[in-house]
Amino acid sequence: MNATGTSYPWLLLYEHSINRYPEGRSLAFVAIGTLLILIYLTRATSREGDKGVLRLSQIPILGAWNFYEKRIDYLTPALEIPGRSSSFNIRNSKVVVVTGEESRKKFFGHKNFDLNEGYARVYFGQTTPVKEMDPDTAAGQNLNRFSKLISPLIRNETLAKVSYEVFADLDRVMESWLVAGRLNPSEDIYDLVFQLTLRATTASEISNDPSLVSKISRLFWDIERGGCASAILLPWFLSPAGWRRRIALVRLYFLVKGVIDRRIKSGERKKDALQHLLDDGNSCGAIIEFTISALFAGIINTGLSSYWLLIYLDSNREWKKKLEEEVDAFIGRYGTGTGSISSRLAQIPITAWEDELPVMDACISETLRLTLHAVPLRRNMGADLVLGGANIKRGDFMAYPIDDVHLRESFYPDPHRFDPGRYTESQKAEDKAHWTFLGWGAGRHPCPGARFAKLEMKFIAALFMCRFEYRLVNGAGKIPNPSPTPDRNDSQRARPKGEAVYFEYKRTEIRALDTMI
Ligand code: HEM
Repeated sequence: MNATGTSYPWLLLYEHSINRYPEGRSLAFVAIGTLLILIYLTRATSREGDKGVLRLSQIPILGAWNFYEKRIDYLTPALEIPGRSSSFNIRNSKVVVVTGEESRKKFFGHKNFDLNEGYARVYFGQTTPVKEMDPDTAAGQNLNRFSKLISPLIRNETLAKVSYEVFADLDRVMESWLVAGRLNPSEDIYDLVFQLTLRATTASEISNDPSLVSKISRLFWDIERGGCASAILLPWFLSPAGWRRRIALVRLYFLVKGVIDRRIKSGERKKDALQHLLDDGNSCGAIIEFTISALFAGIINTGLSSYWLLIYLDSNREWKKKLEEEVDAFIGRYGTGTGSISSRLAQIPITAWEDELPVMDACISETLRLTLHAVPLRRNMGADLVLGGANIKRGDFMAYPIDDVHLRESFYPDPHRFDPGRYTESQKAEDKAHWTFLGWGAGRHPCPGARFAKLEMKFIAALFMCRFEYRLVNGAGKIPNPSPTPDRNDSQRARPKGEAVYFEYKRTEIRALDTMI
């Protein structure tokens, strides 16, 4: 409420403009009239037939501003009653938030629910007109496009080859750090992931060139920051972030295209992801789409879970010790050659990394459970249906907040506690209901990058723990109390809530080398 008695900003604006520019009176009337009609239409379309469905707060016309700015908090009321649906609008599109086991099974398993259409609308503001939607050509075709392209990159022999380069990348960056000092995990560990993701999914012309890597990193963050409320909800010309996002997308597209075109033109063959994609007969357009999708689907989740894994470990020293023992024994079994610790780790077979690190696996699952903040999205491409009491018409959108399972006390007792012991056979939440662990997706859309992302996290954790002793400190150099927790509303990095934390580290290869001798 303001001094003139109104809490509506457009009325204030109207009063102000009429006082200053009386000749604009009729224009202002038209503008306000249009605004009121739009408000009426937004409310009318969103409420129709939804009895017992919670309406989440939103700004008239624009819709759910806080879905973009504070997503986890915004969706919290939707989780109060499992099985009840809620809804909100993104401009004129209706989004139904579903919860509970029955809706979860449909959300992840229904053949007419399209993932790409969901994300394109909600995060990029694009949408296909309902009359042009075809469940077979959309939901069906989109299903396996990325998985098909990534398949040559996640074969054992490709991963084995790329692991040498990945460890060399890790070594080079870690070598550039001082012998002892302070790291900011949400920056420094995150940057490692950026390099590794480019190494594994693009061309060596990119991943070998630090200036190109940092150029792509700048474009990537411009595009990511352009996912804010103003860019999606305001008309295109009103948001500078939206503009920057569009420009960055075009520049990224042409940068990647230039690299591919030059490779094709030169006829040169290289041992990298681009070569695999070309040898598989993919078109330049498909490879560009794949490369950009891999960056956006891969970097944020892998980046933040890689650094949170290390934070959780030092905040839970008994697990850090267990993991150190597991990694030492692992290196003792496989990495006994000569050379640096990273070259020995690189020689270890991929299958051993995947099958013989159960403590690491449990720590990764627990880190994902506590940090994952993405909200899976879908669009109903088929007939109208009802989920959790909400009418979901053809063309409507759906969201499923993963906290509905990951932070439910009934599946994960004391849900905010880091406890990798939960994944032992006797305590598995998976036995209590369908799809209670969604760290790597489920149903028709499991994460096709999971294999690579898990290896990346393991490589970083193992090498970091072998090369450095580290402890978590706050800005004053003290152990943070309470232990840090991620701000999951921070959609890009999930930085610690409240005070910043650092790793105080010193270089050491002694622990790992001792075990091997
Ligand atoms: C720690 C890292 C990662 C986590 C936690 C993660 C998690 C997930 C989850 C939960 C989904 C399902 C989303 C949904 O149902 O809407 C998903 C899908 C997907 N992920 Fe990942 N992911 C990670 C890394 C990666 C990487 C590195 C890539 C690519 C190189 C990737 C590519 C994808 C793609 C393309 C999809 C969509 C699949 C489809 O359309 O069916 N992810 N991921």
